[in-house]
Amino acid sequence: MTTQVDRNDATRLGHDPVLTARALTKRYGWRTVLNRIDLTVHAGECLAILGPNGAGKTTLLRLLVGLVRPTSGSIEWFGRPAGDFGPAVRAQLGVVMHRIMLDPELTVAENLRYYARLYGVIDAAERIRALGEELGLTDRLGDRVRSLSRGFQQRAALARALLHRPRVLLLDEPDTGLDIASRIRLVDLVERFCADGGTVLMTTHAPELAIQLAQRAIYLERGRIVWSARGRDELDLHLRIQPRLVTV
Ligand SMILES: Nc1ncnc2c1ncn2[C@@H]1O[C@H](COP(=O)(O)OP(=O)(O)OP(=O)(O)O)[C@@H](O)[C@H]1O
Repeated sequence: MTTQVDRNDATRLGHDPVLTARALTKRYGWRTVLNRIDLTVHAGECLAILGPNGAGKTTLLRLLVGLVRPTSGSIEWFGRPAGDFGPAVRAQLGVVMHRIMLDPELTVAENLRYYARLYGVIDAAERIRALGEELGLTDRLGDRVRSLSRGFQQRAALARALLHRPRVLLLDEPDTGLDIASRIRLVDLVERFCADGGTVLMTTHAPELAIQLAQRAIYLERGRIVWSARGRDELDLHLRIQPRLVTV
């Protein structure tokens, strides 16, 4: 089991930031959805992005993966401007958003094979088998995505995100629809991913998931970071004095 001391050990984290966002701002018409967000994330770190409905959490992830352009501000991945989010950047990012980004008419395996080709995964068959096992999907690989329950669709989305061995996982409410066993699997998977030097940015409405997984959390409200906490004790304290989050 990973101890809290391990997870808070800053020396374990890489020195060069994996992600640097500066003054990141997004407006839709007159509405400022994200307001000058500054964020630096290092290798091996799991960052939880918390906040009430409509705070801007999903928008932040969408900007960071290049699905939406910022109104102003900059994003650097691996020390380089993300620019137009070309293949070199995208190859390093594994993304799970609300939309599962799988073809509902294809089977899980067909979807994964398609993405494997897209990302040039050489050992696709073995990789799909291993991920199926890791995510408890083996018996569902031959099922059409549209026939799967929400929880299994979420597992398939996680498999797709991990397929090309990205260095960073960006997960928008990854626990959505997962049963207790799958949540435990998710925690285990994220812990191992970070222990291997991977970086995770994860939005969640589940305080216990943030406390369990994240070395650091930021709390967004109306597009601004209103607090951030490092380590389980600090996060726990913030969540206790922030009853709004716990009741969301
Ligand atoms: N394409 C868009 N056009 C206009 N407004 C948008 C668009 N996308 C998001 N917004 C607005 O931006 C705000 C932040 O939305 P976002 O989905 O980022 O919040 P969130 O913190 O992820 O919320 P939730 O916890 O409910 O998922 C909301 O007020 C939303 O209506």
